[in-house]
Amino acid sequence: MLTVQEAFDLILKTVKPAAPQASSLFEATHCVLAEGTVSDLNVPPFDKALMDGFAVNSADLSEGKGTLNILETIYAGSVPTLPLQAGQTSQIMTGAPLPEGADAVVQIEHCQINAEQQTVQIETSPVAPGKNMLYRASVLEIGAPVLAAGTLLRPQEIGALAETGSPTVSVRCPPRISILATGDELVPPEETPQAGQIRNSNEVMLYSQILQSHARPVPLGIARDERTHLSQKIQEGLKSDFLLLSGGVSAGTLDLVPSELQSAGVKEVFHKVNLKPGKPLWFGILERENQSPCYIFGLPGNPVSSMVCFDLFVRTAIRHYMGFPAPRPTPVPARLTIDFQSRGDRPTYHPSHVEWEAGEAIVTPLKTMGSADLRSTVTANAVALFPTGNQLYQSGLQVDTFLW
Ligand SMILES: Nc1nc2c(c(=O)[nH]1)N[C@H]1C(S)=C(S)[C@@H](COP(=O)(O)OP(=O)(O)OC[C@H]3O[C@@H](n4cnc5c(N)ncnc54)[C@H](O)[C@@H]3O)O[C@H]1N2
Ligand code: MOO
Repeated sequence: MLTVQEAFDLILKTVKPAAPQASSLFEATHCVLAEGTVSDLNVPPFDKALMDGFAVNSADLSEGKGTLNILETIYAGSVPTLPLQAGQTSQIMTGAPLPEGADAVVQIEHCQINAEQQTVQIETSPVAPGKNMLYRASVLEIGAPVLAAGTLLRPQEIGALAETGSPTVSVRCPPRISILATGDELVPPEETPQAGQIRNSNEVMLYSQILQSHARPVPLGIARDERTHLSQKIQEGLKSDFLLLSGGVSAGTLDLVPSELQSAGVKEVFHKVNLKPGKPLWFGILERENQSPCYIFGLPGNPVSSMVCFDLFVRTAIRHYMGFPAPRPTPVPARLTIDFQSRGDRPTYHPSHVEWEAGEAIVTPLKTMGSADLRSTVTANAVALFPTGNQLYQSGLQVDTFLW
């Protein structure tokens, strides 16, 4: 059986990063930059006031007190017309360019204007050069790199791109991901299950995980364990960039998912990975004419297995598709807060709670009834990884965790 690392390798080999597309900044949130950007101007482009008040030469106010002659008023969006000589000042608004000869701004609250004499009396603490202003290019110089390829565009990156002259960017955007829950036992969450039935929790949970990964979910409801219905639903799902199926991938007589995917032309890349929970995970690819391939995951039906497999494998695939430079999950080493007896016949990803103590991660494995016990995950914010075997891990030992 494949190891988890071998499964990651196969996913990264199979999934091709999406073709970069030109996008306006309004459309680019949660896409990933395909090309780095540079600034087309200095930031700020001029010596800039950060307060409403008076632009001064700090040498005139080294003691913080003095009366200065007012030359003009400079508004944001205008340019100063008169340089300051000794003993002179101009009234200035936040965001306006400082006049030549000014190297500081005194807040209006510390100024007494005499309109008749066109003077201002200032009483403040000693004024040092640079007070209440930003020097031209002090944030960023023209031509300097702003964002590197592979950067996820969050609101602050979108703003920085607008500021530095990149209104259109080359990006890879999150995939559309169809979700198909399979199983005759499933009823929608709003229904009361009858004998032998359970609620379809995986569909909406996957929907939520997809949103959390910044991708675009397309829920397709429930497919019955019957070939015609399942194959129709699969055809619908194969129109997206990714298709996630839940359930029907292990060894039951109605586990039809792998064979129906194969009938639909999907090529199996792997089936079964050596981990707990999640062993029956299935992964394949459908090559499409004049279109990028569709990537298909058959997730085990047990809710915790589905959740863990999404978090480890589907998320890695999404991140690679979007062009993240390091798409695999990052382990966070953490010290056990309690003794933990591991009893896995496979490497086990155990629902756990991670906290930070004096900058160090500490982890408490939680009580769980296994891969059908979704309730145990609601207090978890991570999984802790325990290698195969019966072993007592003592409190204080370091283990790898993966944060949710
Ligand atoms: N003989 C074997 N049996 C099983 C094996 C095996 O290797 N040999 N693997 C076990 C493991 S491990 C897992 S995990 C499960 C996975 O099974 P399937 O992916 O085929 O899933 P189902 O049998 O359809 O369902 C399993 C379980 O999960 C519930 N389920 C399914 N869909 C949903 C949903 N949308 N929402 C909530 N719960 C769901 C379903 O009712 C079952 O209880 O197989 C073991 N068996
Ligand atoms: O992979 Mo299964 O999740 O161990 O129950």
